Amino acid sequence: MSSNVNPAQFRLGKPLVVAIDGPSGSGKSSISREVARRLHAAYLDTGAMYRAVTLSCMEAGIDLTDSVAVEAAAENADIALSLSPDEEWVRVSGRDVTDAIREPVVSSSVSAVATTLGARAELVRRQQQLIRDSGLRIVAEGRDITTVVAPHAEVRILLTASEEARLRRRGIQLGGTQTAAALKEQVLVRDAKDSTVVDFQQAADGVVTIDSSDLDFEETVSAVLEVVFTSTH
Ligand SMILES: Nc1ncnc2c1ncn2[C@@H]1O[C@H](COP(=O)(O)OP(=O)(O)O)[C@@H](O)[C@H]1O
Ligand SMILES: Nc1ccn([C@H]2C[C@H](O)[C@@H](COP(=O)(O)OP(=O)(O)O)O2)c(=O)n1
Repeated sequence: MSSNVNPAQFRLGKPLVVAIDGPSGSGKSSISREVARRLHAAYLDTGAMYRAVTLSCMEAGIDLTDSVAVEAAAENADIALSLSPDEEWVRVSGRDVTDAIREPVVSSSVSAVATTLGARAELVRRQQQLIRDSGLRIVAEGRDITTVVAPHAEVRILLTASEEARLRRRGIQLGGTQTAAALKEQVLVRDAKDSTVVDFQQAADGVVTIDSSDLDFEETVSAVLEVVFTSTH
């Protein structure tokens, strides 16, 4: 798929919140980051915030099944993250955890935080504040951005891909280090757990679905920009 959309067509100054949800490995982070670059917008990776809380809990020896303790940890966590699509960093209490939050051990545990409703409420509040602080020119991605965090966003997209494509992409991304069983655990099993608290498998009313199974990276970026264009003109 090619695109005639020129990002210059999206005027600066007008609010442009682009909300993108989808399952693991669908391309949310990488596609959203590139779309943000092209739109000269900020970029918010909300999954990084769930991961940062998870790492904090694990390091503090907090039992991830103790919802009261996990909620308190989310409320107390000192998380800072880059909102620039050109810089990737996440800090907890001033310490760089950019790589640590992507470790498989965090991926395997993060659903415990994501399914703690009190922790979600706290992170949703912070995400809404970050979106306001961006001056409402931002691409925000996660699982509940189109429905809970930014239901009134100018553009709302569900980015999907087949299980096979998502497993293949995650496997390549992790450098072929994971067994098929470990990949399934980190992608499909995690999605099943996360789906118990938020629906990111079906598009809510008004949300446009883009299936990237048969699209390459550039084609997917173009498809998102097309939706941004048609949703705002
Ligand atoms: N359309 C695509 N075709 C091929 N690879 C893709 C596509 N979209 C994303 N990728 C790659 O798949 C991997 C997973 O993407 P990522 O953005 O981390 O997904 P998510 O944030 O949804 O888990 C990354 O290495 C990314 O570069
Ligand atoms: N808005 C969000 C973002 C992420 N989550 C949860 C779901 C995921 O298991 C974790 C990590 O999210 P992340 O987007 O980094 O996950 P991926 O590995 O990219 O699929 O956080 C969520 O519940 N709500």
